[in-house]
Formats: sequence, structure tokens, C-alpha cells
Amino acid sequence: EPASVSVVEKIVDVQHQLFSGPRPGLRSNHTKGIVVVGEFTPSETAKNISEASHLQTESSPAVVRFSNATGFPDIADNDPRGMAKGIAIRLDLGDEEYHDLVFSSVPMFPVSTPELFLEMLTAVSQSGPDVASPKPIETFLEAHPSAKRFVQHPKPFPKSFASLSYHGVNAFRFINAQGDAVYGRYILSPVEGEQHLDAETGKQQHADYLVNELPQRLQQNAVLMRLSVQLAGPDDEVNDATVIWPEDRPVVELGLLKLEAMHEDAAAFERATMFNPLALPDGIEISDDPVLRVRPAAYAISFSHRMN
Ligand code: HEM
Repeated sequence: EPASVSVVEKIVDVQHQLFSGPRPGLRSNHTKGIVVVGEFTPSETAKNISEASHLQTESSPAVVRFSNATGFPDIADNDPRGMAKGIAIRLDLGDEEYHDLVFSSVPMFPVSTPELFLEMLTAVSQSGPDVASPKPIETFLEAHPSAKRFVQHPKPFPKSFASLSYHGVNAFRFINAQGDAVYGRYILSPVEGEQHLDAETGKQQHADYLVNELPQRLQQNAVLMRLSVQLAGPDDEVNDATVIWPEDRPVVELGLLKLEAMHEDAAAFERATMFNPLALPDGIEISDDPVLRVRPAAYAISFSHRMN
């Protein structure tokens, strides 16, 4: 059963509290972003996994938004608080249909349910610099090893938004034309390999170094990113985004995302667009992950503030 709407409303309320939002016209989270356009071309192996139309056709137009975590619209690109970078991809499937993919640079979520996420964010909100240790968030992290793993997971400074790998985190169910179904998690990686800055160099970067870099890069060359899916083994947990599957699980390539140019009217696009992790074509289905199931409700609350 999906968590009640009130839990989701409370989560977004605490996000507003943490980030001094909501701000007119802007997202409640992942507020600072940059939008580019390109296309997605499926690979031969894609149709073995799913009958989804964008995996059979020649190519689909794509709009891609990279972002920093937090609701601060002017957070520095090298601020540790914004180091879970995001990517949101909208594939145009024709006939007014679209498929959205919304990923994070961190391969797991800190907690397994919306209720625990609310508890965690509330603990953060009660752990200001004046609060004595153990602060509520310290107590929470000790009691929830998955949240501690998330906090401790390396979050290196990327050289570019396009030189990081991104992860779907939540699992989906993929069904091919023969009716075979598998659970899998998306991985998107730069074809040229990941590139990071060392910690010292990263700290010295300009507050907009990533936002400034991408237009320059695209003027030189298009950027290619490989979309793949890691397939769950029969006993792997598919409804808990805190669990990382063993590395030996097969990874199947779905296709190449080509980033070509900056979006010409990014501000209007960002304002008018709500990426929806559950905008899925036939051949890709939702899992029972309770975190995944509430994401559209949270994004819709943020969207409704933005449109006010
Ligand atoms: C209960 C869990 C979650 C909540 C409550 C939540 C909340 C939010 C909210 C309120 C927004 C702003 C949406 C908008 O205004 O359009 C957002 C955006 C975003 N979230 Fe989440 N989120 C959750 C889980 C996740 C997960 C698991 C991922 C990564 C796989 C993720 C990645 C992102 C990204 C990349 C964006 C920016 C999308 C864009 O560019 O428009 N979120 N989230």
C-alpha cells in the first residue's frame, strides 16, 4: 500500500523548512539545474529486455535536466550538501506520450520507506549547529545503518555533470515481447568513463563550475552516455532501495543517450515540467518499492507550489 498522502506532504514540508522554501517558480528539491537536448538510440540488446517502444524505434528526442541536491537555487556546485547530483530525462515517444527517467549519482537511498525518510529529514531539521550531541540525526544514523551507508558513500566532485554515473535506485519490472519479465535497476554512465576532481581541486572550483562547463563542452562535442539495466537475481530484494545488489549481476545495455546542445528556453521548460518517475511506457512497470510509489505525489506538491 502506498504511504498516505499526509506522509508525503509532511516530507515536502520538512524539505521546505530545511531549504527555506518553497520559492515561487522553483522546485522544492534539486532546484539548481541545467537543461540540454539530445536523443536516445536503443542498442540491439534492448529488445530482449523490454518491448517498450523507445527500445524498438530508431531514436527518440530527449530533454535532460542535470541538478544539484537541495532546494537552494544558488547552492555552489561544489557544496557538499548538494553532492547527490541528479539527472532527469524525458524521452519523447510520439503521440504526446513520454517516458521519464529520474536518477541520482548515489546508487542507493538512505531508507526503505517514506515514513523513515520523514523521520530522517525531521531529525536533520532538529540538528542545527546549536544542538548538543548526540544530535537527533546522529542518533538516527546509528539506528539506521542504511542511512549511515548513504551518508558515508563517496560523493566525489565530478569534472562535469556529464562525467558522472547515475543510478535509478528504485527497481522497475521490464517485460519483453515474449512476456518474459525481469526486475532491474537503471545505470547511466559516461561512455568516456567517469571523471572526478581530487578533493582539493574540487573545493577550489567556482560556485557555478558545473553549470558553466556543460555549455562549453557541448560547443566542442556531443556527449554520449550509456543507459543500461542491472538485472536482479531471483533472490535479490527489489522493493528496498537501500539494498545494493551484488556486482556480478548481469548489466544489459539499453542504448546511448546523446547530449547535443543547451535547451533554448530552459527557464520556461523547467518551470512547466514535472518529471514523473512513474511515466512509463508499456513494457516497463512499477515495482512495489514504497519509496518509488510516493515519488510522483511529492513531485506534484512541489510542482503545484511552482505554478502558483
Ligand atoms: C520519498 C522519496 C523522495 C522524495 C520525497 C523526493 C522529493 C523530491 C521533490 C519534492 C522534488 C522536486 C520535484 C519537482 O518540483 O518537479 C524532487 C526532484 C528530484 N528527485 Fe526526488 N524525491 C525522492 C526520491 C528520489 C530518488 C530515489 C531519486 C533518485 C533515484 C530522486 C532524484 C530526484 C531528482 C534527480 C530530482 C530533480 C528532477 C528534475 O530535474 O526535475 N528522488 N524530489
